[in-house]
Amino acid sequence: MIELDRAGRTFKVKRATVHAVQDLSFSIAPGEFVGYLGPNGAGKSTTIKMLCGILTPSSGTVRVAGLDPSRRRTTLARRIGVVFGQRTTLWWDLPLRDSFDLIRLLYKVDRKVFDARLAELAETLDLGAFLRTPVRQLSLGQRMRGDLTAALLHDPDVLVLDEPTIGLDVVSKASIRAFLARLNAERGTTVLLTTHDLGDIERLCRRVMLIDHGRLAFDGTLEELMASAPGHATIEEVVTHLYTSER
Ligand SMILES: Nc1ncnc2c1ncn2[C@@H]1O[C@H](COP(=O)(O)OP(=O)(O)OP(=O)(O)O)[C@@H](O)[C@H]1O
Repeated sequence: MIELDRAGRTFKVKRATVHAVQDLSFSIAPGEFVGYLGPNGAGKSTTIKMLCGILTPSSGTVRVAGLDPSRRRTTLARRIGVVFGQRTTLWWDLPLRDSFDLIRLLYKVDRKVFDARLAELAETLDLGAFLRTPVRQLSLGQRMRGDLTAALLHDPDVLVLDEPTIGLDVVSKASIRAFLARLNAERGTTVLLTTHDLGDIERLCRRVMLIDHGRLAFDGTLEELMASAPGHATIEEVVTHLYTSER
């Protein structure tokens, strides 16, 4: 479902070249739920932007659902859903429900399919009380549930999440995690999750990839991750060890 082969992305900053992602190869099969970890500036967002076609790789290849994201961005948009926790894709001044209607038009989702999908998402994510509220008046947790709905209205095969639980309280976090676990188990949606919240990783991801300085530093199961740093008992300790020893 997701294939990277020696993908790289550089940025020119003044006269220097920043290697945000280097020689990155991995593949994610349909139905996998993969955590994508890395310290600040490691290259996670750059990877995600290449996956959705916002950035073109400087080298190597990227394929999502068999498509080259930067060349087939419009076609890919029907197969992928993306949530940037720090930025909303909703229309700030419009009621949530109107944002969804616009998304239906943009993605050309059939009205009946849309109505059924929205009813299902509104129930599971408990949107009923604020569907008519302008996005700017929503709390962070409500807005995040709205953003998740927006990313899933067209029923994508792949969901890419960039810090979807940032700033949420424990109850909101738990409900978003339960929702994502169900989405993956019941619909078979492939999920790539970037987060600095290791609780998200522990509760949701069977597989974990860790990127540092733009390169893949670990790729394995959660159990293998935990076993990779003997003497470190918690996921926080293991990840701290990996972040600091890779430097
Ligand atoms: N548009 C850009 N122009 C120049 N440099 C950039 C640009 N985007 C990212 N970078 C650089 O590329 C590197 C990787 O950044 P990226 O945003 O992918 O990291 P990240 O792992 O998502 O970090 P964080 O956890 O802090 O969000 C950093 O050194 C960053 O400064």
